[in-house]
Amino acid sequence: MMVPYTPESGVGMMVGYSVDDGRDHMDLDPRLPLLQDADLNGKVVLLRVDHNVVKKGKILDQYRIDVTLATMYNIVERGGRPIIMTHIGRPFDKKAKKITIRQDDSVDAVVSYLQRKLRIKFVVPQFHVNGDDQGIHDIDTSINWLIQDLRSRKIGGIYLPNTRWFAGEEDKGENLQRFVIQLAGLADVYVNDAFGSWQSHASTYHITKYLPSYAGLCLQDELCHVKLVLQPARPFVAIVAGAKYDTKIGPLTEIYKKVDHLILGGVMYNTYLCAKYGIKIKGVQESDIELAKGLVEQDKTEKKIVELTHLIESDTLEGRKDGQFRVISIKDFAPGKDYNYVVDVDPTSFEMDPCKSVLSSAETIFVNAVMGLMPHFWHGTSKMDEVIDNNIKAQKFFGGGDTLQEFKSLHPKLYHEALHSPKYYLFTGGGTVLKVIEEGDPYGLEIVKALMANKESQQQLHASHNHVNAHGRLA
Ligand SMILES: Nc1ncnc2c1ncn2[C@@H]1O[C@H](COP(=O)(O)OP(=O)(O)O)[C@@H](O)[C@H]1O
Ligand SMILES: O=C(OP(=O)(O)O)[C@H](O)COP(=O)(O)O
Repeated sequence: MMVPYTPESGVGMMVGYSVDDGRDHMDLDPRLPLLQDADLNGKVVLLRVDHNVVKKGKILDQYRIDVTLATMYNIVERGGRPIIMTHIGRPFDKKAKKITIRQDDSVDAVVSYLQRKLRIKFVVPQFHVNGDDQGIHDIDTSINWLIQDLRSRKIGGIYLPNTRWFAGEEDKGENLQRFVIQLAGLADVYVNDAFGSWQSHASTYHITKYLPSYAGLCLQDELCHVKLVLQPARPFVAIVAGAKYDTKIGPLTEIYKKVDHLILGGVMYNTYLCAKYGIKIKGVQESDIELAKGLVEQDKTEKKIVELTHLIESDTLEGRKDGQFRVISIKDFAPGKDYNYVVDVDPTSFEMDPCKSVLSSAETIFVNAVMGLMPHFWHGTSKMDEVIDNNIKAQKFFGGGDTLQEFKSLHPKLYHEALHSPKYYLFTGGGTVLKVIEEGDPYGLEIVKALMANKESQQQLHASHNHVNAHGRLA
């Protein structure tokens, strides 16, 4: 018999019912300025997303784009006129201070995909590029025509070129000011849906000082789930591997304190091994080894780092060439020994203790890890995914552009199951989750703090308007 809904009974309604698919639903977060609360009708909305899944002009994992579709629909349906932007890759070389503009890093593939998905026409404006390597200096006024067309609905949206092609995006001085003010001049409202883009750049952070700003639905959802990583059931194991050593080594010291076990792979592990065993591995920089020494020191007493015992050494980075790669064991490491490139973890490392027992007894596993140089050295990553999945009771969090993309291409069936399984959650950003674990606070990310500060200043503005109005009426 169906029990009628009353506030007291709290049971299902006559016509509606609540759906519980076993996943945690997203609670609205009152600390954030929510997209749902923004007045969008007729407004130009500058939307920052993280569509960083294009390699050589091809989309490798549509999921990273699809998770932002709800925000895009929401904006369009509520009468907003979207100007979308994302970064692709790392075209800015911090040391040389040069921006390399390559067609491979253009947003074109994303734009074609979005046009098909959203059924709206996007235009990508073109801007003048300064010199060979200084990027785009200005959003010139030719864009005003496009914005006119956007406001009058002649076009459905504008998608800006790769945000990191702009000289101001990662700058700290005049170029930054110039870019951010020009960006703000395009729109009425800013929405950040780029949870994966945690670095404080013009389009993710500084822009919030100039426009009423809101958190998109993907950002809200990921922020909600990242709180679970901060209250892990124990034992808690983090696996961190891949290539972005510069931004990921920093958080590791704090992460180390919060986990029960840490497994390293990729460039990170190579650097750690050099620091610990006094060996040399081709491609590992001396300055990076210095940074890893802190971690080695930290682990001397607590011994949380679980070492993967067998690795793949290759004479070349060109691929898996017969006779040019071999399995090496960390047992044979001795100070002063030289190795060629270490490009993968041998799968046996995951099948042997201590790694096997640590992964099979974990209650929470966070994975931001591509274990080998892709596309040829995938064997270690593939085995890692399998061993993790075998632990059916653990809560499994995967995060990172490349991590998800490789998970999908190595185990397509499992990946699709994981998207819907309450035992998995897939974060778009791996570095972001590392940063949150480092901070120990989901609201500690600079990009989130900027949104909250914007909400506060909007509220203050409203309060002072109401005050003036009230006095006006009284007078
Ligand atoms: N041993 C290694 N040597 C060189 N590159 C590696 C090695 N292991 C992994 N990689 C590379 O790391 C990249 C992924 O790293 P990263 O961008 O940090 O991951 P994510 O996007 O998941 O955070 C992959 O392109 C892979 O080819
Ligand atoms: O792919 C991304 O990060 P991830 O590799 O940590 O998942 C994001 O797009 C952030 O890229 P960035 O670390 O170059 O700022």
